[in-house]
Amino acid sequence: MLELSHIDKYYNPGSVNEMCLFQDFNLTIPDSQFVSVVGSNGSGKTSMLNLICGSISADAGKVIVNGTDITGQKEYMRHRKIGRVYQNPSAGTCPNMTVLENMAVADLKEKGYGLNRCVRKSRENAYREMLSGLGLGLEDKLETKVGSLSGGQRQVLALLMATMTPIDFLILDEHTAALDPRTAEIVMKLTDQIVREKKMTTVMVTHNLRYALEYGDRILMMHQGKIVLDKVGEEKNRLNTDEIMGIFNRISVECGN
Ligand SMILES: Nc1ncnc2c1ncn2[C@@H]1O[C@H](COP(=O)(O)OP(=O)(O)OP(=O)(O)O)[C@@H](O)[C@H]1O
Repeated sequence: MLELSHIDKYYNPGSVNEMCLFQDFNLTIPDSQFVSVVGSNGSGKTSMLNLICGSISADAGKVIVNGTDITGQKEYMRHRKIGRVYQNPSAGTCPNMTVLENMAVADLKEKGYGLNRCVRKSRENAYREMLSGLGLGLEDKLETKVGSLSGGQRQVLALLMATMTPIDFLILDEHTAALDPRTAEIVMKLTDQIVREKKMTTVMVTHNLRYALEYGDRILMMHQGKIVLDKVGEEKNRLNTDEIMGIFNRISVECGN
């Protein structure tokens, strides 16, 4: 279970540009729940993901994972138990390394080995098998530099790398936003398959309302650092994209932006 408890977050504190994004922000995500997060630009979605991953720190409050307070834990330590896929397919993989090398590093990220110790012949077949299940021909590209793959292939690889070791959470930060519609659909279906198979606790930020409703067990809408809509299970299933859009517009008008 993931808990964000009584979080305050200020940007540029003490300066003329000081901005309080979160004040007493609370969120609890039970194990194996797939949470979709939607909301206006600047509502705090990425900041919330950054707080979970330790990329930024809170000014008050706690981040608790399975009862353990990890608020003070550094990002690189949290990274071992959190898989994150970014909007930019270039992030999350290393372009100058081969598919094999990238997978080997991801495979052993918990151990923190250097590259030479990571690449083990004995694991090559396992990697090939994982890749062949994707149906994108990546299994024949183990020796190809990742920088020469298409955006879609690279994003699929990033997803696989983020989820190939046991993790506490999967964090998806608009991970289909930079892909063409067909490729986005492939990546989203694959995401769903991996999340369901491995029963992963997942937080997905997306501007695609259909994906948010179709794939999430729960939908959150954020606005100006607050959760303004939180629906789960049957209540979520009763919503459709037009209704979400209506709520979105109403809140924007009420809040004056
Ligand atoms: N490093 C930073 N320094 C100062 N302000 C920041 C910083 N990061 C984010 N902000 C501000 O915090 C607010 C929330 O930003 P955030 O990126 O979390 O929103 P978002 O909901 O992810 O937006 P988008 O949908 O556009 O990606 C914005 O007003 C943004 O300008």
